[in-house]
Amino acid sequence: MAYIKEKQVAIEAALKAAAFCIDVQNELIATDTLEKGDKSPVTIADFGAQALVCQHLRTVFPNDIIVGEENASSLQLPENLPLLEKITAFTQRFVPEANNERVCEWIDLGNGEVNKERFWTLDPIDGTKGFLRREQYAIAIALIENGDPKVGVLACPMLPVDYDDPKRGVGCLFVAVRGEGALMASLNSHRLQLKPIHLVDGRDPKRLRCAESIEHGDHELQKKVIKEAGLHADSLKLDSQAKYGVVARGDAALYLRLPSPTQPDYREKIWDHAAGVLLVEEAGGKASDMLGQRLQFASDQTMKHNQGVVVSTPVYHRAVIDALRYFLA
Ligand SMILES: Nc1ncnc2c1ncn2[C@@H]1O[C@H](COP(=O)(O)O)[C@@H](OP(=O)(O)O)[C@H]1O
Ligand SMILES: [Mg+2]
Ligand SMILES: [Mg+2]
Ligand SMILES: [Mg+2]
Repeated sequence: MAYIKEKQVAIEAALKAAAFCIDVQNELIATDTLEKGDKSPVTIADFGAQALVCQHLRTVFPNDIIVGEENASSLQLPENLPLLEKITAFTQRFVPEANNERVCEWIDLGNGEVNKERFWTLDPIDGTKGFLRREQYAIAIALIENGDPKVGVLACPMLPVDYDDPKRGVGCLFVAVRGEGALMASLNSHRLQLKPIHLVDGRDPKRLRCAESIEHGDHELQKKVIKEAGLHADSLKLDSQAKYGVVARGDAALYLRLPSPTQPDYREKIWDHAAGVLLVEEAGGKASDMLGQRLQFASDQTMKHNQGVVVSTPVYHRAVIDALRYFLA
């Protein structure tokens, strides 16, 4: 077994951040949200979850670089002091020594640079819009070495453990280490029991479906590609990297994300994919961009050499790349 300590620490950090997000969500009000430069929302939970994860990783791996989505610059503006104070108050429930200054410092531990050797990438809340709608979101942590995700952890507090059995409740933890398979645990049991998960096996036609984003993508083209690739069941529409989780555990056969026609030049961010890609690959699947090219995690935080993502079983992956070649020709 490899990366034992990294895996353990990433799981602890993700669980702490998930508990934090659940607390904030239960008490959240609309003014606990800011708008970022790109018009996307960020909540006190995004900031607090980044603070907690970075603080936790840094305690155990003081020399490791962290590339996180958020930074504390807006929180240091005087008009945002009430927001910072709320973040600190919630954070103190998990780390008693938190104060305003430390919380900003911990958030900014995530301002490291992508490099070719080793770094962590963190999305403290992936699917902030889903979080605000009380639907799907994920805390996503990945360790990247030499451009390759080696450890990936996704905590999905709102994801049904089993779509077909609501009694099993919501809340899932996904864990993968390169070469060691993909695992999932329910967040509902007292003891975390990680069990192997696998891709869809084709025996259940209703699961031969695609998982798509609610907010992003080219839904028109995706529809045509999905059909051409031979997937006829209705898509699952859900926010965040929970989509990687449902593909890895066989609730869907494909995750397709094509550039939106309104933002054709958008490039994906490493923290939106690194953990999920490892999870699906370790479950036996394939991940690439829309042209079938390898996803690159070590050039920049923006994946400037890739466009879109195609994540699936080897057979459907091939079929989707072929269908895309046909439609894009
Ligand atoms: N035009 C765009 N195309 C694709 N993804 C985008 C986008 N604008 C923002 N995003 C990313 O989409 C992520 C959410 O994915 P999804 O739609 O699958 O839930 C966001 O993550 P955050 O919520 O962490 O900001 C954000 O990084
Ligand atoms: Mg965001
Ligand atoms: Mg994200
Ligand atoms: Mg985010």
